[in-house]
Amino acid sequence: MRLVMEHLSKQFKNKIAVENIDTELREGVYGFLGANGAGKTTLMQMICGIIEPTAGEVKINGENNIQMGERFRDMLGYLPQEFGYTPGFTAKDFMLYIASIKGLPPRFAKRKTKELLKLVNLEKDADRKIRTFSGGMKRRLGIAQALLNDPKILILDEPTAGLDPKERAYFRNIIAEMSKDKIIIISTHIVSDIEYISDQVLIMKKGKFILQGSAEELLKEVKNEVWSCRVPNNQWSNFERTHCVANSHAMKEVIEARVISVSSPIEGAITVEPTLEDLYLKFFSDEIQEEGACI
Ligand SMILES: Nc1ncnc2c1ncn2[C@@H]1O[C@H](COP(=O)(O)OP(=O)(O)OP(=O)(O)O)[C@@H](O)[C@H]1O
Repeated sequence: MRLVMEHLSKQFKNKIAVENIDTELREGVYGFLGANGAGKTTLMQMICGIIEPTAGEVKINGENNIQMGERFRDMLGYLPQEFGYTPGFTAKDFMLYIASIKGLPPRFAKRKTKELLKLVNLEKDADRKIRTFSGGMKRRLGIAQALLNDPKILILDEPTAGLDPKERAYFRNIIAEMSKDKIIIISTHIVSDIEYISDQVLIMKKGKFILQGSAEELLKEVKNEVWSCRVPNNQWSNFERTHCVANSHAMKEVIEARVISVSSPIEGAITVEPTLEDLYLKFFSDEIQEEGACI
């Protein structure tokens, strides 16, 4: 299967949310990584056919997604960022309700509901009302409903928002298990969610993909630019203001810091193995702070 974005753009009045994106996705897991407002949700909504592009198009095996209509919806599973749960429904009733909207046969829907609630670890909570669910449980239910029609294209917008570390790990395992025959797109600004499960990471900034590749390939972008160093206490405030500090740890007379910098930030600094988090900071620190930005 081929999902192609061709010159894809979306403009809202005078705001360009997505700008001229050209890329091709095949089966596998794709992580869209970007700061808030980068354009991830808008792009996902265009892929899902929920909003129309201002220019360009999305093609599935050569066919326009919107023109495909029902045939496209049959192969799509989507978890929006803000999902409207019906608080008075039980998890099971909610799944059956979504299944009926998707037009799935009742017997198939019943079997699939059972199977998916088990997959997302809500089997024991199937008959509990959603209003009694934690945020993480609701998110897992959201993932389950997106899988009801055995989608070939699965789009999850911020699927791990509100999940605790254990639930995040569980989520990563679920995705890894089903990635073989699907195109799975996950958007997030949480690097660790996609670092280990994405075949490709696409870094989105101001409506464009500025980098695309496997985590390994992308890490080359920050090779020899991540440093471990010790900064004397009396120099720290100036140092922190003028450098891109990934993290720091106060010791007795010095602050030990991890810094992203093209050249050695201070005498005695040594380069260390970069992580995707460092890469993210390199490209987005300018949106977090003006001074000390890495690019
Ligand atoms: N319906 C709309 N009308 C006007 N501007 C919009 C609309 N939807 C999105 N935008 C703007 O387009 C830009 C991209 O928004 P989008 O929600 O796609 O980003 P995002 O990367 O998903 O961020 P977040 O994670 O915060 O949702 C933002 O500046 C946003 O304010």
